[in-house]
Amino acid sequence: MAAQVQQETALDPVVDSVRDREIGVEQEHLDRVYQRLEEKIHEAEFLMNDAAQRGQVGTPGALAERDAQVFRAGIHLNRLNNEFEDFLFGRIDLLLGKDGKKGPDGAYTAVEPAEGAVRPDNTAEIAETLHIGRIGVLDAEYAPLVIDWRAPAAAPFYRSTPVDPGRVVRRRVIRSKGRRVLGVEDDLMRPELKATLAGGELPVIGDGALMAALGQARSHTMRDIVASIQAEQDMVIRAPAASVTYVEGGPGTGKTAVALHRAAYLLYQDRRRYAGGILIVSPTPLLVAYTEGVLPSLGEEGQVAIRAVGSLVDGAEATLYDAPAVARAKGSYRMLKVLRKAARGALEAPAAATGRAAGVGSGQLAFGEENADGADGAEGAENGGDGAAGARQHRATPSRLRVVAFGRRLELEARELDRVRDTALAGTAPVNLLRPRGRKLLLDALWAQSGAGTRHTDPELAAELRSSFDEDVSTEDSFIEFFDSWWPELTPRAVVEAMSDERRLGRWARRILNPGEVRRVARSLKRDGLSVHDVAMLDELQAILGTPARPRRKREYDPLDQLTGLEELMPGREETQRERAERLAQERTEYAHVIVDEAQDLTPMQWRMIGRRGRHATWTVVGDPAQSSWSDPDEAAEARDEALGSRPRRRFTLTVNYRNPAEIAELAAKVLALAMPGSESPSAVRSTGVRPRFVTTRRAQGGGARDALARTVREEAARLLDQVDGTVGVVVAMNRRAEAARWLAGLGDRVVALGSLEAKGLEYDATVVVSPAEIADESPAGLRVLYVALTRATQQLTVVSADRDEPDADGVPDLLRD
Ligand SMILES: Nc1ncnc2c1ncn2[C@@H]1O[C@H](COP(=O)(O)OP(=O)(O)OP(=O)(O)O)[C@@H](O)[C@H]1O
Repeated sequence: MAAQVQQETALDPVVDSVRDREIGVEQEHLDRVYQRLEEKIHEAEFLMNDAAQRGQVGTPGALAERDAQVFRAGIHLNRLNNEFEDFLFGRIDLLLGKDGKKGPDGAYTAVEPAEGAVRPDNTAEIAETLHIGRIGVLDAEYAPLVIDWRAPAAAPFYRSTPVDPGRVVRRRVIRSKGRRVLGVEDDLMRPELKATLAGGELPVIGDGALMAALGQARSHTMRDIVASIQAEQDMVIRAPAASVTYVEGGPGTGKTAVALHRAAYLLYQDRRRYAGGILIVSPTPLLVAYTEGVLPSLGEEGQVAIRAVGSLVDGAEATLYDAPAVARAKGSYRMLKVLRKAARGALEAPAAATGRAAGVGSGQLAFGEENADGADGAEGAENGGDGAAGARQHRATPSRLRVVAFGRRLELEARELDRVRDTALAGTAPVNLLRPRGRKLLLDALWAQSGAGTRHTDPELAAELRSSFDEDVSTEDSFIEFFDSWWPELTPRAVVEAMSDERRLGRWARRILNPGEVRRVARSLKRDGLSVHDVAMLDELQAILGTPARPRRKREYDPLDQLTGLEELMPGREETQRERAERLAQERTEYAHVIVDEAQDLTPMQWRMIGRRGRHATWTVVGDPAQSSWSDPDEAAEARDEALGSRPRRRFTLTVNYRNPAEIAELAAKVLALAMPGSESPSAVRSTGVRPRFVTTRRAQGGGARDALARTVREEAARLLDQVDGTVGVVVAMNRRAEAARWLAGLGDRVVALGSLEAKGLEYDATVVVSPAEIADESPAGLRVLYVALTRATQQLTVVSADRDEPDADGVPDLLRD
């Protein structure tokens, strides 16, 4: 053990003074950084003022160089103005490297120490000190004051371990707020070494930053983890993006955090390549809201779109939940076949060609509450009223075409019309793109009936006659009207609306869906509003129907486009920038890189939808099969492989659970053993000594089971609110969501009620899981959903049992007993 290691202990004045001195050292460095940044700001301001004259001076090369300079200075200015709490967060002290080569950031590139860097008596001199921060800053001599966390030189900060330390002797995490350094935490990578820095001892402060980060109270938004990324996570974040990076790991292993940091890393590493945008697909709007602050805190916005899977289609927003049986039918490959038939069949009796109005607003999923009475929920959320559904009108398809051409009355009857349409629709081409063919075949049939084709033997005259016939007929009002209602340009919504007619859906889904499924799906499509599964169906239909070419929308002229990065410099333009990013994101239908979070939950239809957005992209796919709420993982895996194509895969597994204390992880492992026998739980990195609490409902005299449950859950939530500083999540079966929110009324905004499927990806300081049996019985994937529910807490977990849970004398429900 190094003689100079001074471990921090409470109330030790010597240690305190060493710590104060070290904080002072880092404060000095941070002051230098800010001073340098201020110089850069002045430079940037000067360049901005000078911008007006820029068009007239210099060669194109000089202009580009100056724009780049403005861009860099602008980024610094922007970030500085944002006052990151921990702009500077790390430091590594390194041994001399194998060679003396420096990288573009001014740091030495060697990973391994030079021979002789460690002397035979186990002493060594620190040869290089690097500070790590959210952006890189060079001093006036181009020496690195701060290395960007994504730069290669910063990798040892994350990768170095005592087993494989490379050149790193000491790794320090610096905690600061605004311009003030508040604390430092050190880890020694070579504890056996007596290292000196500028002739003095190398002090070591604290017990490491990771534990400090994990112990912090949670809020309703996720924090970035730049200061404490672990080696196995860093491997994923920095993995080359040439193909598909596939990451698996149990709950709490940092998959979401890693996915977000990877997006920032990829942009840093090759901004030009990812100008095509990075799409992050998240399972729920709640998880989007929870995570969307992370990228701005890493300095990345604009080029990354985080979208819930129900918000991927322009103009559609999922606000409803489908009952499991309906979801199973809508999400599976079987639905693809039904949609193909429906898209063609809808022409037989088209609904109003424009379809019905867009789904209800934005915001969070409003799950069907009609099931709150505990029914099996097979029908899902239905709009029982006849309001909008009743108001919908189906336009009848005309069954006869009458025109007058060349002075003759021509007429096509229903049977002939059907034949013409069937011929036109033969094959698999997009239905809307076949309209011109349908029109042409109609004219052919009328021409044949007119007998005019036999009048001329001269081909040129015959052709002329035919073209004037076509002209005559197709400009006739009766023909135009007929054609528009006989073969309207279909919208996805019009087809979905046609599918809400059980009889017609039954025809299109014959031998694909069973009659019960047909009835439920048709009824679910009558609702006002969309589910995540409906959104994937709309997207599929868009592809099946095709979009006829239209005149292109003219893109508005934006003078800022001329000046790379100048918008970053413009004070007060933040809003406009975001709007612009939003607009560009909306116009974008394909991305350069697609990151899928919670990939295990995607249905085959959703994989197809996401696949269309990344046909030429590289991918990062992050998930945990043990948490899948989709009933047929094999079918989903097939769809995933189809979306990812033949691109080579690189697989990573994350093995450490940073969220749950061991006491909670141990309990969750029991459900994992039932849900996926044989799979391994990630190992929890810490333990709190607080075991999960088991409570059974107590019926008051005269009160029913429901009141008892409400009272017990409320009491437990209030108890946990007292015990933790941050948030409390109450997880219930989906059909109890609305009543659970009522149980918690008045307890404040630190506590929230969640349906089991909504809990996906989220975390709370403490959770109350209500009736494991109800959650497990909800769907065929219920045990996996329960596993998700049990793994949301960072500190404390209470399990409340109802009668159905068959709790033992200690209140432990049947499902959670050994
Ligand atoms: N290296 C780290 N340093 C600090 N905190 C970390 C680190 N890695 C993960 N965490 C924290 O652990 C928690 C779990 O991370 P995250 O939500 O990314 O896990 P996950 O694998 O996506 O979990 P789940 O599968 O349950 O959704 C988060 O609070 C995250 O900030």
